[in-house]
Amino acid sequence: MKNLEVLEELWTVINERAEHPSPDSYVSSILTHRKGIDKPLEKVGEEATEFILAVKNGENDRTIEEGADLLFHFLVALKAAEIDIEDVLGELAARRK
Ligand SMILES: N=c1c2ncn([C@@H]3O[C@H](COP(=O)(O)OP(=O)(O)OP(=O)(O)O)[C@@H](O)[C@H]3O)c2ncn1[C@@H]1O[C@H](COP(=O)(O)O)[C@@H](O)[C@H]1O
Repeated sequence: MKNLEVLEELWTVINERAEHPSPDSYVSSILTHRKGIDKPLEKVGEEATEFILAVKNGENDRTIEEGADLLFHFLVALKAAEIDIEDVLGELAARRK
């Protein structure tokens, strides 16, 4: 899977934004939002719903876009919850049969 490394790059950027918030950064705006953890969780809920609707409507291009949004906001929410992606991947690895 040649694009898998983008997840690692994205996780690195999200961590950098958490450590050094910037006013121009969308990730920072989510991580420092006045609603706290509710903001990233709200985004995961929104994007999950949009993803479901795109699949149900048979809209392949939109499914790809919404899938990307969902993965992105999942990673941001994981960071906001102070969980390392490595632990989630470790859990998946442990489930391999
Ligand atoms: N993958 C993304 C990504 N996907 C979507 N978005 C941003 O999400 C915003 C639009 O989202 P929505 O329409 O769902 O949001 P909204 O309803 O307008 O407002 P909110 O609910 O988010 O407040 C736009 O500003 C997009 O730029 C993203 N912003 C950043 N990334 C990645 O995160 C990296 C760091 O980004 P910055 O933190 O902005 O530097 C980038 O290099 C990208 O790799």
